[in-house]
Parts: sequence; structure tokens; C-alpha cells
Amino acid sequence: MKLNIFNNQTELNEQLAQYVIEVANNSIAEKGRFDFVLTGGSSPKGLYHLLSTTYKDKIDWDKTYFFFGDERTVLPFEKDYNGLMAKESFFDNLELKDGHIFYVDTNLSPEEAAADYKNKLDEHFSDSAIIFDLILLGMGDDAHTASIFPHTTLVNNEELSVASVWVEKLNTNRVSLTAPLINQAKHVVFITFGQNKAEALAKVFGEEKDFANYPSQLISPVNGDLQWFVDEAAASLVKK
Ligand SMILES: O=C1O[C@H](COP(=O)(O)O)[C@@H](O)[C@H](O)[C@H]1O
Repeated sequence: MKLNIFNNQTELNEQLAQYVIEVANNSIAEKGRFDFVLTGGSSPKGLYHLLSTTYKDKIDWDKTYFFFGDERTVLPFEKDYNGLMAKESFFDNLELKDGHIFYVDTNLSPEEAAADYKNKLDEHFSDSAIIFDLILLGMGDDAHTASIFPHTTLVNNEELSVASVWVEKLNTNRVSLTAPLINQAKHVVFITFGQNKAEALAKVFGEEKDFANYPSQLISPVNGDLQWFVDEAAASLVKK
């Protein structure tokens, strides 16, 4: 696990964009395509914009496939749908071919949407192991990641799968990749900045393992690498 600390969001996004470009180009050179899982929330908007404008020509988008680590159970493209944020800040700047974006179908019930997404992943990976090239993750100020929230069933889910989960504190369901599935990826990167993430980040990097309270601690790729891209503010309470 590597903790990369930057002075500010601008530097963080710039360096993370270079990292994504490198992983994308290596993946395309090695296997002919780049399977890229996006995070939702607000943190990645600047990165998505940078990749799809300034660095648009640095990645072969015809060989790139986009997925989502989690989705909120609002209807597709309604406010708060993670896919809407990605569409507006990323995809709308590119000329993507059909079939390159795997949205979660929230017209279905949460359970059905999770099963449907897992089927689509199995199909894309031709029924072999689902190993993404790069999974980008955010972290909430409660240390949740994807939609693996503290004290939810997803904390103890040991399947390599996609699951629906009831999140009591938000009074809603979510759909999320499970931690074991995330941990199959070749590269996992957290993007985390701002003072409001400082306490959670210190806990996640603390010596005590407490997955129920700090689900981001569950992320530990089996054969891949884990990087954190954070700013000084978020890292301010981490013991160095
Ligand atoms: O609800 C969510 O929150 C996390 C963190 O979001 P951020 O706004 O603090 O960046 C995000 O990673 C996840 O995809 C999203 O559904």
C-alpha cells in the first residue's frame, strides 16, 4: 500500500491522471483493452474532467470499458445517480462507442439490479474471473468506500460479487461491488481530499483493524497494488 500526499487537489488530480494513463496504456498493450471502474461521489469530478479534456488523446477510449463501483438507488440519470455525474464530467467529453459504459440499471429492484450487474460483468469477462485493471474508489467521512458502509451486511460479505445493501443511516438501499471482488483488481486507487476526511483516514491507516467501523480497511488487493492519492488536509492526522 502506498500513500501519496499532495499539496492540493490540483496536484493530486494531475498526478492521478498520469497514473490512470499509465495503467490504461499498459493494460491495452497487455490484453487489448482497459477495464476501468469509476467511483461516484463528488471527489472524482476534477479528475474525470482532466482525463476527458486535457488528456483526452492519451488513452485509446475505443479500447476502454467503464464500470461503477457502486450506485445509489435513484432512477437512472436522476440527481444523485453516480452514472449521471460520470456522464456529465467524463463521458460527454468523449465520443464513446456503444457498449463501453456499464451503468447499474436502477429501474430494477436493488436485488435485481445487483444480480443484473453481476451477469453483465460475467458476460464481459466471458465467464472467467472478474479482474478489473483499475478500480478508482472514494472514501466517505465515515470511512465507507463504494457502498460498503459501516455496520452493514456488505462489511461481512465474502462473495466475489455485486450486492444490494440496506444503509440504515441513509434510509436507502445501495448497489455495490463487494470488497472481495474489488480486491481481485490489478490496481486499486483511492482519491481522498479535504479536512473532513482526516479523521477517517487516520483510523483507516491506524494500527487497529476495525472493518465494521472503517470499511475502507477491507480494501487490500490479493495480487494487485493499492495506492492512496490524498491531499495534505486529508492526511493531516495520519501518523507518519
Ligand atoms: O456515496 C458515495 O460516497 C463515496 C464518497 O463520496 P465523496 O463525495 O466523498 O467523494 C463515493 O466513493 C461513492 O461512490 C458514492 O456512492
